[in-house]
Amino acid sequence: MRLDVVTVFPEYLAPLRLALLGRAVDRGIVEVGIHDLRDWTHDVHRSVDDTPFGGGPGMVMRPTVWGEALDDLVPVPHPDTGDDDRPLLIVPTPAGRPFTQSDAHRYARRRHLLFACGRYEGIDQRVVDEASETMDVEEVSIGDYVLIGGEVAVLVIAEAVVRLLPGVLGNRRSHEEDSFSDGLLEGPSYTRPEVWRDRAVPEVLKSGNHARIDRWRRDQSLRRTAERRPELLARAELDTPDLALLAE
Ligand SMILES: CN1CCN(Cc2ccc(Cn3ccc4ccc(-c5n[nH]c(N)c5C#N)cc43)cc2)CC1
Repeated sequence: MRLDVVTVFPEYLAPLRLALLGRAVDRGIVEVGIHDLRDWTHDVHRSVDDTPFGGGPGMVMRPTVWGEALDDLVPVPHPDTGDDDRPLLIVPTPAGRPFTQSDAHRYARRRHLLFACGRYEGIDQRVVDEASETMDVEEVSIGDYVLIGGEVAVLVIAEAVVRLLPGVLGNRRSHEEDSFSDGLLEGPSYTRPEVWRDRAVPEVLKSGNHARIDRWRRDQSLRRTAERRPELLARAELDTPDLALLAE
């Protein structure tokens, strides 16, 4: 997989080369290109924004600069380029569709992800409109809160996607057991010491009875989901013991 990120703050994306993501790059599982949008400016001030048509607060990012950047970073489509081979342009925005784990799985199947990090009030809409003619484009939001730009969202999305790639998590952790993989939140986890500040690990976890342990973990997951994210229960596949637990 290749990830290209266009931003006016390239240093913000340095974490893409650290830790787990950095190891994925070192192993050749992912190629990462971080590009400074100002490299496509032509004025002495290297300006990337301008005032919004129709008035209103703040500034809007100029289509001319973005257009040249995307032209350079998106290879001319080969006639028999399959859909999954076409670059997917991901544009984080507060106005985007919510980014979900299923999006992460879908993005992980693509060969080339291109991220456009906006700043100011966002990017001139014509950039997305024009890009949509030659590639898949998705405007997504990572949550119902307001950030200053798209860089943090790109780090979130990139991590959620890259960790799903074969060979990245290794045997230590399978993403099949992720939160949301069965539609529920994960329950509590414990490790040594067995007692910490007079708080003991639940006895069932030390019982060695894996049927009991699995049931206990499922019950904890159901309780936590019912308490924190009840809307997820409607989509989860619940069996009779699950329903009995929730009816308590
Ligand atoms: C008068 N009002 C008119 C509406 N605007 C809305 C607005 C427009 C841009 C920005 C700043 N910004 C620029 C690029 C960019 C990308 C992603 C995100 C982002 N925020 N939250 C998420 N979950 C995000 C994601 N993913 C924010 C971004 C903030 C707020 C405010 C002022």
